[in-house]
Amino acid sequence: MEIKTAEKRVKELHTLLNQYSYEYHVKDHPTVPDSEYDRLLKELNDIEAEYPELITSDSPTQRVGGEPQSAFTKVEHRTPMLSLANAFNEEDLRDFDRKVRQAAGEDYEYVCELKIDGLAVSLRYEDGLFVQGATRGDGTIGEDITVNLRTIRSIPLRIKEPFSIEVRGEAYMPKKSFEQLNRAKEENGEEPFANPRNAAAGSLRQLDPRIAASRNLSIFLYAIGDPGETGVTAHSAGLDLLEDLGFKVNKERKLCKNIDEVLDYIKNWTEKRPDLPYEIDGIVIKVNSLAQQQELGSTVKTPRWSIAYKFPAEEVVTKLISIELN
Ligand SMILES: NC(=O)c1c(N)nc(OC2CCCC2)nc1O[C@@H]1CCC[C@@H]1O
Repeated sequence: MEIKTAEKRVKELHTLLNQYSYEYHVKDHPTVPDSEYDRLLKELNDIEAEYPELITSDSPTQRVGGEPQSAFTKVEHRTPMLSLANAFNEEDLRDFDRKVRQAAGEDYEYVCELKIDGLAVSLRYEDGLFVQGATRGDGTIGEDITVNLRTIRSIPLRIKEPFSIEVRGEAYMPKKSFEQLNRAKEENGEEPFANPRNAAAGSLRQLDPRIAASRNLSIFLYAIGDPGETGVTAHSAGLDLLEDLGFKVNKERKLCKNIDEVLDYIKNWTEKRPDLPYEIDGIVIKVNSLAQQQELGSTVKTPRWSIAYKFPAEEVVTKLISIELN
């Protein structure tokens, strides 16, 4: 095949493979069998082997990096990655709502989101290309885990618009993958992970990206780091923009007109939580208007315009091991 034909075919294969990967990993709605994806990926690998100069960083063949690095470098977040204050009951939530009303007046609404129990990460894109990903760390300084985040198939290596944007989300391990991983660990006599959050964090802190690639991780994006530059004025529009750009955004989010609708949402998901294919440890409630978020501001660590309702810790039935005292 001569170079001009190869260049054209590489572009076609990128488009096809990225579309099929998006349908499978982001929309959970594949339109072609895995065998078709694998066939096209092999064709791309073969062309790239013949013409290495045609390999680009966003090629579907470039998900799993080369040799492990010796350590992760540090990354300073351009805007701090805040954590969340907690609410444990209706009274806490009504307190939060009262404070919001004091600052925002009567005309405000909330967005409710499932609180994914994973590892908070930041993804940076330059001109549409994924260039760097980092853990939240202490909120100001995180670890550069780009090579491991590139292995997560639901993270696009190039987004649908050539935006330079920083986005944030929760990387997580689906319940089924967690159970599968722990079965394998137990069969190998290894220590199993205590929960999917630890398994996701442990996988993303591996220095060898081939291990992260084997852990079937996923991600839900839930914030734009620098929304001002996108022109959106409401959090809900920010989430829709993330979806339009090709990111995986949790579909259970809901606009709530008032705190009573928030309480209904919480009641609903307290019941439906066990049926979810991923762990959640609560519900995140956010004032929708970005202008009102600005008015409310943040403390050093947490926003005043958002709160996390935490589910009661499941009463762990601790089998008391009776120690035979002889
Ligand atoms: N875990 C989540 O699903 C989640 C979410 N859906 N939305 C937010 O919005 C926060 C981020 C900064 C201000 C509001 N945070 C989340 O998790 C946070 C990240 C860091 C601590 C919490 O786990």
